[in-house]
Amino acid sequence: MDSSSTSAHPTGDIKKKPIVIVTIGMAGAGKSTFVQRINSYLHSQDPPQPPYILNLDPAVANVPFEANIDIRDTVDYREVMKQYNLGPNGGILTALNLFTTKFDQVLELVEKRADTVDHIILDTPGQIEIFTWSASGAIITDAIASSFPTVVAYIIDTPRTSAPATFMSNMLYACSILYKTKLPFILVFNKTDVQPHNFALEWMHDFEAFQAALASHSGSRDSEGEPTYMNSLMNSMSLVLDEFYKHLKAVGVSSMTGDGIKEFFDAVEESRETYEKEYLPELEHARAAREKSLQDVKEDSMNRMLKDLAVDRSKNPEGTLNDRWESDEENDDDDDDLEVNLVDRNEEPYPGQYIDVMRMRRQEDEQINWPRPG
Ligand SMILES: Nc1nc2c(ncn2[C@@H]2O[C@H](COP(=O)(O)OP(=O)(O)OP(=O)(O)O)[C@@H](O)[C@H]2O)c(=O)[nH]1
Repeated sequence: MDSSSTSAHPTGDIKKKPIVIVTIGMAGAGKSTFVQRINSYLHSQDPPQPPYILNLDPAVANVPFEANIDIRDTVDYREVMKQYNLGPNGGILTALNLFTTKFDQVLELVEKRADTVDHIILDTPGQIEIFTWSASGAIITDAIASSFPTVVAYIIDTPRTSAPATFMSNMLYACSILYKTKLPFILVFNKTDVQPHNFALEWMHDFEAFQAALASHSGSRDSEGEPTYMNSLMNSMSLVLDEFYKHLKAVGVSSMTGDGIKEFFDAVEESRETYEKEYLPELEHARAAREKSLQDVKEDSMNRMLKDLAVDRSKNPEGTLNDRWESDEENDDDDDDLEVNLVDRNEEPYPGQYIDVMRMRRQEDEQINWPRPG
């Protein structure tokens, strides 16, 4: 798959590939409202830039936007619950797994539209862990990110994240997703109409301000006035996060009022560059490493097989005299069109007969033409 960020347009122009925005966030953070807001923002551009939207939440009752591909058209998670005798979360996870088995077809549909759209948006299941900690979530993210520039938009419920401990847990969660996907990452502080996100930016940029907020928070000292182990843990964690913040962009938005959406799209465009400079080389490096390890396994198997053959031969030196292929000159006729086909045993005169080709030895009177190595 070609993952470079541009493609030749039928008109001969070079068109930027559409960028994929994967929205992830805790239940109730406002993912669906956010997707609807960015959808309406793109529609309101001049000229309009309608995005291509995929809804991957099988359990959502109503989506405020019309998805181009909706998991609910493919799998009915309630039916899955009944058939597999599962609870709601198991049902959602299994529905996502089933959908993932068809994701190559989804990708084909998306690729067909790549010339006509600039943005592809994925809305993920409400239960964050179903997407972020499942094999299917990883497969979907990897598949899409190896075809298109991709960015993760991590939606945060700002008013619910204003306590230092909750803020830190949320950031650690975001950190774990960044670690897993390695994709360009935008922290989207949502609901800024209820609470502005300045406190979060301050904590991210000023490590001491965050430690001060932690210290002033109740529960940070025990009865003797000493810092609790939790407080020490959080102080150490905040040092770890300091490094993590360097790899992130953060924007504040209100999906209700539309505030900050333009800044969000600026961050998306900047992420395209990060994808090309950091993610793509990493992806290509991983591909090359996979191919190399496959090649190593092949070579290793071949070496082991040759060693086995050498042992067999040393045990039976007389047999070795017969243990060679006929020379090319002798067998020119049947050599060129030699094909190794799978055999339907029912058509053989002696069905069930087993031939160990690794140990076979031709007998003088044998009429069988053994396949020769190609
Ligand atoms: N005030 C305010 N409320 C918001 C904003 N964005 C979302 N909400 C509200 O937050 C609640 C949750 O929003 P959803 O969009 O359903 O959140 P979600 O993350 O998709 O939730 P799940 O369906 O659980 O995944 C709703 O009541 C929204 O109206 C915002 O920017 N400001």
